[in-house]
Amino acid sequence: MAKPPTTPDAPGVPARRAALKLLDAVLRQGLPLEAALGRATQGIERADDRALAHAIAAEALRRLPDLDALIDSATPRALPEDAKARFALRIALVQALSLGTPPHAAIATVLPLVDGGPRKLVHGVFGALSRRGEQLPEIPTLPDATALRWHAAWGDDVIEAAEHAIAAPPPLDLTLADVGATARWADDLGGTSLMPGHVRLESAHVPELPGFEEGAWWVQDIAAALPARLLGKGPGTALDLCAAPGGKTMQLAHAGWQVTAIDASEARLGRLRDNIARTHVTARVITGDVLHWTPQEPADAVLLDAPCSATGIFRRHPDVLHRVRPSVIAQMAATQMKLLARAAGWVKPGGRLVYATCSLEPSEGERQIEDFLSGHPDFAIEPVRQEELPSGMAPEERGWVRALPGQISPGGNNGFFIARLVRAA
Ligand SMILES: C[S@@+](CC[C@H](N)C(=O)[O-])C[C@H]1O[C@@H](n2cnc3c(N)ncnc32)[C@H](O)[C@@H]1O
Repeated sequence: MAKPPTTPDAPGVPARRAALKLLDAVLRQGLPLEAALGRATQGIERADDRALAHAIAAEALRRLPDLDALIDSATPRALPEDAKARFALRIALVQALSLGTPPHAAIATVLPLVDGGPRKLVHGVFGALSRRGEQLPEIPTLPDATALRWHAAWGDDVIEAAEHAIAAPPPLDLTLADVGATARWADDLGGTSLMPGHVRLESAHVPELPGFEEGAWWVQDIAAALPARLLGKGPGTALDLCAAPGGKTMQLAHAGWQVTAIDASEARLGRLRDNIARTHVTARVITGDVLHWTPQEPADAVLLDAPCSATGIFRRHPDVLHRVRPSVIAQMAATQMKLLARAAGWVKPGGRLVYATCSLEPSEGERQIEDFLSGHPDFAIEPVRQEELPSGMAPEERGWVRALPGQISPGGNNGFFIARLVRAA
């Protein structure tokens, strides 16, 4: 039987349809938002429509608990978590209440996504909330499960700081190729420097900034810039494990190390190659799985920026607030343990090993290093010194660094864990 002809979507609807697919990918399938983008926006020709779908989904994820509270306040019976009507309402409401879309456009472009009874419900709930003049709270609320987990690990202040951190777009941190030129670049870019080799801007269109084309700097959160700095300066050999897209490879090479960069993802290594070419440094680049690859000889310095739950980068990737569950964290921690054991075997006697994760989960940071040390008596912590950190951060008593939301003010920082170890000579 021939398929009935489908009516083409009205203008504006494809972007909302893609936003719905993105929310579904993150919330029901547990995929990272960025990973779902290609598929969800397939067939959308205009780049601004693809960008709109991304912006709607990201903002809905940032505001999800508050959007759901509004929806629940206007429905006689709670809608199931995965009901299409709830997804459609989240998309309509976040546009009207947070993205500045006129309410009539926000609802008109969402109604075609639902049929029948649910369509009436979406229309009715959106209308009721609009008549009540409802607003979203100024400071977003974290999802319960994440708040409970972080509360147990870090306490109330960190929850408050994390909620404030998602209330405003994060600033743009740059790492400079030439640490000695920090004052000049801060001036030329109109930014503020919070440590040598760093400039912070409120926001900007990166390729248009002075210094981008010539490779004078690259974008890197201030906390993410610490692991490579803690290995100090070359000369010597450095292994950058899990290196792509190369933020730390560039730092190490600019600090005088002879770098071998390895990563399992060929696509991400393409970006690493572009990055090192733009910033005029060289590195040996290897596509490989650190769980199976072995270097020909040990190195003076080894950096393991391990794959992790990435919960520390929730400001730019709000999907982690929802899709990272305890099972995901446990799986990442098990991989990190194996990677760390292999990395340790490649450190020369007397050499340094830095372990880092952009995670706010102790099992991917503190617990990992405690376990490692108990099984590797030839390694010890080389405590990080206060003067190696930007103001606002301090080394922990055990000598490692635990970057928590809001330590650097204003503008904040990503969550990170960094430990520097030294192998007995
Ligand atoms: C946190 S990111 C690295 C960021 C990078 N160090 C930087 O500063 O730009 C983690 C990387 O680990 C890579 N990866 C994950 N599992 C791996 C494995 N078993 N072997 C090698 N690379 C792996 C991923 O492809 C990803 O690029």
